[in-house]
Amino acid sequence: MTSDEVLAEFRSAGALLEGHFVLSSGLHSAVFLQKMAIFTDPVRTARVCAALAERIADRYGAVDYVVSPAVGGIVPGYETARALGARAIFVERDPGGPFALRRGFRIPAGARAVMVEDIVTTGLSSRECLAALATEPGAVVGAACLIDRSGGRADLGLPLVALVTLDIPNYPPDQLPPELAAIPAVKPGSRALPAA
Ligand SMILES: O=P(O)(O)OC[C@H]1O[C@H](OP(=O)(O)OP(=O)(O)O)[C@H](O)[C@@H]1O
Ligand SMILES: O=C(O)c1cc(=O)[nH]c(=O)[nH]1
Ligand SMILES: [Mg+2]
Repeated sequence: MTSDEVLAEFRSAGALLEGHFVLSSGLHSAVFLQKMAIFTDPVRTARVCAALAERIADRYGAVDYVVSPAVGGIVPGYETARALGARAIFVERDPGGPFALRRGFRIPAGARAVMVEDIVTTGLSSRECLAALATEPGAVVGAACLIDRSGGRADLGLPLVALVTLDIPNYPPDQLPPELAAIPAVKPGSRALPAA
């Protein structure tokens, strides 16, 4: 699947939103990729995740586990794992706390795992997910995401494979361009941020 074909999936699902958004990192943006508009359609999700699985297999070889950060990573992690013939597990947090593997999830010794994110903006959530896996006996060999909106600049400390790389501007809250400052902001994600 080419970048244009993946973006066409996002567009036709209504997942490319314009407005004023507060992102997980606390940065603001005029663009939001509402991945849930993709993930509510299992057929579309399977198409996109099969393409991601192909990239993962090409880059990292055989994979036993896909690990994803909740909430947004759970559905693409599961579907990508299915395409790879791997197990799907996820990290989650108590509100405001760090990510952790719960529910008996483990990466056993000898297993090869890949972290699958939905969207990478600053890479913060991916790094927090990887930190939660650092003491697992198995190896996390790389990372992957559907869309890297950092222009390829997010540093996860591991290789990152993206189906699409975009370079979308983000702004600290005190440096908003006037056209953004004029619109009330919404925060779609699940990370708890301090009240503005
Ligand atoms: O690269 P980053 O700057 O961390 O931004 C990307 C993260 O933001 C979103 O998650 P969010 O915390 O908004 O919650 P969600 O997964 O519940 O949507 C998205 O799912 C990524 O995990
Ligand atoms: O950075 C984020 O929080 C983020 C950006 C985006 O486009 N989509 C998303 O789900 N999260
Ligand atoms: Mg997320």
